[in-house]
Amino acid sequence: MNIALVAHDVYKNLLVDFVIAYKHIFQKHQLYATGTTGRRISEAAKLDVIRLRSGPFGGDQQIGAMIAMDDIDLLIFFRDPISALGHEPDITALLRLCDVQQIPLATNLGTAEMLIRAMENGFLSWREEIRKYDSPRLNGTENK
Ligand SMILES: O=C(CO)COP(=O)(O)O
Repeated sequence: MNIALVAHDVYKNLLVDFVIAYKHIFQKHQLYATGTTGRRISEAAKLDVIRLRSGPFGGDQQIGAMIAMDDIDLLIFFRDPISALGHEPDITALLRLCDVQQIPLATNLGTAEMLIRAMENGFLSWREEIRKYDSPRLNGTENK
């Protein structure tokens, strides 16, 4: 599975600790992250992470583009629910695309924990099944 990880500054330590706690699961999957989040995770958890741009510089949009192409199976996004951020439109767009594409999305620790445990138990394997049928790019019907 392709898992995208994003955290705003107030929650970066929380996400790093979460990834370390569930490293035995995360290490079996391909991880993507926005720039700073990805650096923090790869340094602390010693996991390979494909790093995109930092959020304010387009990283959220890059993950959104991957979601639009059905290339992400799960997004964990510990966003800051208190502070106003300059790239709020990008954040809103990313969350919206998860709903467009029916991508499991966790924006807090409780949900993230449930999703990761569910994934480990095979509950998200339907994602791999529907990809065979639903992804226009992967099944070659993109322009039909
Ligand atoms: O701002 C972000 C998401 O909106 C996260 O970006 P960084 O991981 O680069 O801090």
